[in-house]
Amino acid sequence: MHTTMRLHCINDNVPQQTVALLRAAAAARGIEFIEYHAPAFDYRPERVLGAGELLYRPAVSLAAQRVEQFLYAPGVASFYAHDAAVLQHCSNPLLAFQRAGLPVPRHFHCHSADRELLRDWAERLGGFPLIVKFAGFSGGKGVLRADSLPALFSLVDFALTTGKVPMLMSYVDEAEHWRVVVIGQQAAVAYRNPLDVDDFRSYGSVAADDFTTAVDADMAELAVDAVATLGLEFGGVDILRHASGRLYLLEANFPCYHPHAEEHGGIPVSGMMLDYLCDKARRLQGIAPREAPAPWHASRGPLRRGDCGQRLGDAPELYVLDDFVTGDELQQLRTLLDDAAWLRAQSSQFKADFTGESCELPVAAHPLVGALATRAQSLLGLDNHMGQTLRYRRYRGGEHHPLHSDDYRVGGLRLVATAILYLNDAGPGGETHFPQAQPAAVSVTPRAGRLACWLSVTGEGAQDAAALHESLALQAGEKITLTQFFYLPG
Ligand SMILES: O=C(O)CCC(=O)C(=O)O
Ligand SMILES: [Fe+2]
Repeated sequence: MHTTMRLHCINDNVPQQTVALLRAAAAARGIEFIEYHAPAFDYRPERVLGAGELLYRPAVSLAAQRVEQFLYAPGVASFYAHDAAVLQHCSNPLLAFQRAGLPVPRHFHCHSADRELLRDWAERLGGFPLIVKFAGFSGGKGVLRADSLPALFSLVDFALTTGKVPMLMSYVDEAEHWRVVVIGQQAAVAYRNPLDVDDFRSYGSVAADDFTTAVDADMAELAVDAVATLGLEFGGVDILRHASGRLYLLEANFPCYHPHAEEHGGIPVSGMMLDYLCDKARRLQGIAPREAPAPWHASRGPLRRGDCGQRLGDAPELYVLDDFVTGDELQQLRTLLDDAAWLRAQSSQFKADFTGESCELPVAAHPLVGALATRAQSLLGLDNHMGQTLRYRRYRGGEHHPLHSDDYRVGGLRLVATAILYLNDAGPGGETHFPQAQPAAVSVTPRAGRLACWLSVTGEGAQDAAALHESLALQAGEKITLTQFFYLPG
């Protein structure tokens, strides 16, 4: 009984990236993607889902919650830990955490501007500064800081007059701010959020080094417990680690903006979420767990058959194919990639150093980019479990890429193959050079429309030393490339 799995995704003004990443992860797994626009939902009774369907609501609106509650039925695989949880909404998560014995900062819901009460609470919360927090905002927008009684009095007066009830909270100084993304009973990724200059609030890190899948055990346990306390199996948990090592739980957000770790940390969170839901659907239906996927090297695709263009040498498995794109396509791609403003608008990860300027270009950025990605996947006969972007790179005179292997592991996936498309005739210099190729070193000259592809991992799963490569220094002009890195489970 292996029918196609379907992911039902409830949208209502969700950032486009969230849906794009879920859609791409579903496509990579052969899961059908069904999107609902919550405000226009028709509530026909026959829409209620059957057992084995996958359900996720990335939207936060009330309309979206209602649709989710309507669609849900026992046997549906969602991030709710049990059937009742989908109908429950906890209005005071901090209290729930506290009652569950989890460490939270001292706090108090402030319904009164009574001066004596506020003085008393300021003292109980450890004195100033204090955090004054308003629910319903994100990105630190609802979090204020009061440094004195006059500040607190005036702020609380204003808030209550405008119909907002703040929560007062102790201020944890000298703390690292962390976001931990929990999937199921695992902390899938954590990232440290630096403090903004001259601010007490942190912002989502964009430095790849700040992201880790090896989450500290105490923080992982706290994050998983927080999510479970709310009856959930997915969430973005905010935790402070005080200089003393002590942890404070601030929030567990569901849904949470998961593309952040995917875009900036390269962690395939969408795929991990879908794998979790698929496993859960099987469990709920009593179907045997997913078999471990066949190892990528058992693939019978063209790359494994030696059928991807002209083979260069014996090792690594390296091929070159000219005219991978038509002249028209080349022209279109050049127009897109020469438009610096367009490029910057597509990707938040713009880098510039001695390896040229580069960014992760979403395949959703333009139909032609998506078509190229799919075309390379069929040429190589490989799926890509992290195929949501192509890496754009532009070298200028003097720039190069030092010797390295592309073999790289992240979140249960391994980068096994690379396909690089050259978009112009570059040189002198700029060749992709494989100094340890057998029987002799190989250089691929960048030519407009040429694709070079290779495996970085041997059939036995070892890193292939012959696949070490570099981009030789470009002596003049530019070298423009779009590269797909193929990630497969393993
Ligand atoms: O630009 C090239 O020729 C090689 C680039 C490369 O190796 C990489 O981006 O991993
Ligand atoms: Fe590389």
